[in-house]
Amino acid sequence: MSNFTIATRESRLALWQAEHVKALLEKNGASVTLLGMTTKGDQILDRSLSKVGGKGLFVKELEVALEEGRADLAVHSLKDVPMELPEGFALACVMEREDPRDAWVSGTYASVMDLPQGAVVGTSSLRRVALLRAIRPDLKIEPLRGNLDTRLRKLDEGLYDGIVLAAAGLKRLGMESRIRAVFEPEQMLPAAGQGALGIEIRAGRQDVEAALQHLVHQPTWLAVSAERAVSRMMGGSCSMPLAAYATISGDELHIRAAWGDAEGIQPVVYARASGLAKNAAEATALGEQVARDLQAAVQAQTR
Ligand SMILES: NCc1[nH]cc(CCC(=O)O)c1CC(=O)O
Repeated sequence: MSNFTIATRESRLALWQAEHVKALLEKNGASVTLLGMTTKGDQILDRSLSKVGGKGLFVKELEVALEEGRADLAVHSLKDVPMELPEGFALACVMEREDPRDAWVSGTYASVMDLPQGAVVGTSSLRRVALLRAIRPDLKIEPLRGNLDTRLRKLDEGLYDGIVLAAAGLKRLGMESRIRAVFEPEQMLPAAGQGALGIEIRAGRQDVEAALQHLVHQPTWLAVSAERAVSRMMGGSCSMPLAAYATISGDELHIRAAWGDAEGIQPVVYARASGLAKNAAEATALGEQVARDLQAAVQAQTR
């Protein structure tokens, strides 16, 4: 029988995700232990992560545990996983996506459109800032960091009129009732990988890879391959004003991407593509095509 250790962050969401994978592996006969740890991204709470500038702030410590053999796999929110993994690591599994959309959370206001002029909205994501500015240029957008519970507490303390969070995290933690409205992709295009879980292993651990095969969700894998290709070409960090969202219907992949200006000076630019995507290479090519169109649109703007 196989024995696996999962390296995980210790936020409630990370632990839920690790427990979820543990339960699925155990259902298949494996025996699984969790190894909890704190990452740099969890420690730095006073600054916006886009200013800290490092890639993979939430995954580095977990990779060290994999490298040292203290753990066999790491479960990540795919959104937080850098586009290029360090040498010797592999993304072995992408699981079925939860709700990819962003959620509006507020005690008072049923939607962003109901906010009074100049209301205060909390988010530290450059993507959310840029897309919010596009629909409500009058809002005062204030930084908001920390894990889900911290962010909700800050909202409840009255520091904001409302905040924007990934619907997936709230749903996983049973806090769906906190969602006052979801943003449809037309209104706020999701981040690359949002709502999907990715499992990282040491490259070459075929035993672990084999055990993860029944957790792989191929349509999600194709969609996020395209999204992550956009992100990689646009600079590859999760702290860019970039949105990329793909859906699969049959053999067809549809992808949309957006690039914003967090200062709110330039309008948001959009690009999209559709085509056959029967494998990750074809999905990646569609993502790259969208990224080139997006880059051209951004260039045209700055001329
Ligand atoms: N950057 C933090 C992060 N990483 C993944 C999620 C939510 C869950 C997911 O997208 O799978 C969140 C919180 C948020 O954006 O509100």
